[in-house]
Amino acid sequence: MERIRLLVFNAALGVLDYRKPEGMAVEPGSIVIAPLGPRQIIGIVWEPERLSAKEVPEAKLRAVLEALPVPPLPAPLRRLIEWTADYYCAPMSSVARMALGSSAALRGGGTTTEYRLTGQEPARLTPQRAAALDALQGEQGSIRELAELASVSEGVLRGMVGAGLLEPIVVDCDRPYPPALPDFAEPVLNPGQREAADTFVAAVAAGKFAPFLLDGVTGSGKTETYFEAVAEALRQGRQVLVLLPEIALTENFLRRFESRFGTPPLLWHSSLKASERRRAWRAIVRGEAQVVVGARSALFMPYARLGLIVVDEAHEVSFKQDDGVRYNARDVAVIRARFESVPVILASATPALESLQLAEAGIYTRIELPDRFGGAQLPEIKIVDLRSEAPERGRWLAPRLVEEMKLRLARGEQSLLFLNRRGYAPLTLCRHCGHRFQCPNCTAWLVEHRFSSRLACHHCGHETPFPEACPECGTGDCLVACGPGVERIADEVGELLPDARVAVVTSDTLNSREAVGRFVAQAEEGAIDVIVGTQLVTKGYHFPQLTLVGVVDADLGLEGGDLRAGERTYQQIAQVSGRAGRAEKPGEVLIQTRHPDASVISALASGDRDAFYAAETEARRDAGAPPFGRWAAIIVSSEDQSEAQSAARAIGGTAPNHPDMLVLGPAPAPMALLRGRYRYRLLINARRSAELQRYLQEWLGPLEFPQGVRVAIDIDPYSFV
Ligand SMILES: Nc1ncnc2c1ncn2[C@@H]1O[C@H](COP(=O)(O)OP(=O)(O)OP(=O)(O)O)[C@@H](O)[C@H]1O
Ligand SMILES: [Zn+2]
Repeated sequence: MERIRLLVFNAALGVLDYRKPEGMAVEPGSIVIAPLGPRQIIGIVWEPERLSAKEVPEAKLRAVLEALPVPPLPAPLRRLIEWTADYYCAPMSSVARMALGSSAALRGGGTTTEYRLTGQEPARLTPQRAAALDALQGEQGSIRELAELASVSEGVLRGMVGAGLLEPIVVDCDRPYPPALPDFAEPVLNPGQREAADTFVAAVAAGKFAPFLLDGVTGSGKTETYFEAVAEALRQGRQVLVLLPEIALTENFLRRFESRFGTPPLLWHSSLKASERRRAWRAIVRGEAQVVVGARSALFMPYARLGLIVVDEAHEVSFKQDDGVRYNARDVAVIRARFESVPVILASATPALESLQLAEAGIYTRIELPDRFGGAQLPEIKIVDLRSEAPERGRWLAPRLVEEMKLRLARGEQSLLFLNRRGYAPLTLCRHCGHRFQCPNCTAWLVEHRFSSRLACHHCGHETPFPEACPECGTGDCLVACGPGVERIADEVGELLPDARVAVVTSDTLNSREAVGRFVAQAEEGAIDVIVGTQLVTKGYHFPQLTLVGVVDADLGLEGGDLRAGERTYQQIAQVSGRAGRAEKPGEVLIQTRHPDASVISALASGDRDAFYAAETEARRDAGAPPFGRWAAIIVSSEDQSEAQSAARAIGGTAPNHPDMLVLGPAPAPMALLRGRYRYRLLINARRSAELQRYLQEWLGPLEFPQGVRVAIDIDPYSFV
């Protein structure tokens, strides 16, 4: 009899032993169905020596029911799952779940029925059928997926099938994707790009672990350059994973990829339709998906033949996941490359200090592209001191910035105003009684959204219609907006430059791939004069007519002052500045600030990146902060404030003494209430060499808490709220 050990997807059950039935072929990594009481559960066969479980006597073992018809999860991925769980103090089952992605895919290939419009257009239609006909142009999917797309009931669609408006087609779940062709449209690289590309190509050909930091100024052609490494992987028949920080950037990427390789890459993201997920996952696990692009969730997919990993805009903080398994996809990507023995390229114009430090230490190979492609110059950066050049009363744009915008408008060029605040105003108050609108679930003000005339919380999604009167004192017409958001800046532009065509670009307006596509097309064909946007427009875009960037409030990111505030501000402003003057026409950047002497601002103005990073590095070294020391946060939360507080105190009270650890707190978190939960935080500062995870496990492992209390560990935290 053979005993097999399963990792199952329930943190409380964790690891269970079963019996392998006679004749069933399983090996480590195989995905199987096993009985649990009256239920059936999915498990992954694991090497028993790597995973401890409660020893169950042989006689009591139940037999596994079935091995699912998918290839076993490869060993490097299993090692990655173990590593991630250990490093981030997360349950292995939660990490492993990220590798599965689609439950339908586990059931094997075969065929399925999808539906599409037949093209018939009867003269008379019910309004619902007419709406469905509109919404489903060019779409194909199951009845359920189409019903969701068209916002009609499945009954309506079944009726349409009966009426011959929709037709069924049988599709093969595993139909192949069109091949990406490495030689489809090879670019002519300039000498610097060529040299970088050759290094990457050689590394892909060598098939060994090799981490690179591709450190190139904005517009230097980093994408073009790492595409050569992608091409080499394709030639070798290996798979490539490209991680992008957010889905809004992918539209641009897809188009460029298609013009280089003749077909779009495979896109993996959380809102794929179930049928697409299934097809994609199966193509990935069978080694057929050549290039997969995605945000964090693509990282744990079971690639069968990985040959290269690219992390683009690698400095982006959105690579850090802040719920569930709190991992940093940039860091885990490097670890995955190591387990897979493949090169990994971290590309950025403003690398994270941690990455620069690793390059400095010789652990990453640094590849520099110091010049913009095609002779374009980096923009000139000027400072607008808001203390001496104040905007008019009630306005936010200084006269000099407005003049420059008028000049661009007259010349048919584009301006981009950057303010990292969605909505119209971050705070609304009653002029009569002073009432402020606060989120009932969070320590946060409600943000006015004038387009949708609502007040919204940006943390929990709570929304109310904008009230006519103050709910506190009942006075009508007395609510005032305090401070600007992008919508308010757009209004101001409308008043100052009435002829300008203005586009507001935030996650509210660019909320689908279609919306992104429309925006990019309009911006490229010159149908937009002024773009007002949040961090969403700071990176990736290449608009040749864009020659002016205005940073509305450079001081905003420095408020709150967590340790990375300076670095983040530098990165954001350098990135958004990088959108200006990318083609023949030179660019100019105006930074509005009240602190022109702050080291970030002066470094930006003088273009002295090295000096800025050097000063930041020293500050981090002094503070024992990453990468010189390590941090971990413990976040204790409950819907009951006193319960959260006493649990946090209990944790604080049992902190073991350790010469390499400094425990701060517990203290109420800056977001003391978030999504209806009261929150307390402890921060641990550890020496680099210290065994932080073991310390945390020994400390927290034995503690028990009431049901309603959640204790989350955040290793290498980015968020301090
Ligand atoms: N060798 C080349 N041949 C033709 N076009 C190129 C080449 N290198 C770069 N370009 C073009 O120059 C522009 C900038 O390149 P790219 O977007 O790759 O730069 P980047 O370094 O990724 O910039 P950013 O960091 O600002 O996003 C793009 O339009 C790109 O197509
Ligand atoms: Zn809220």
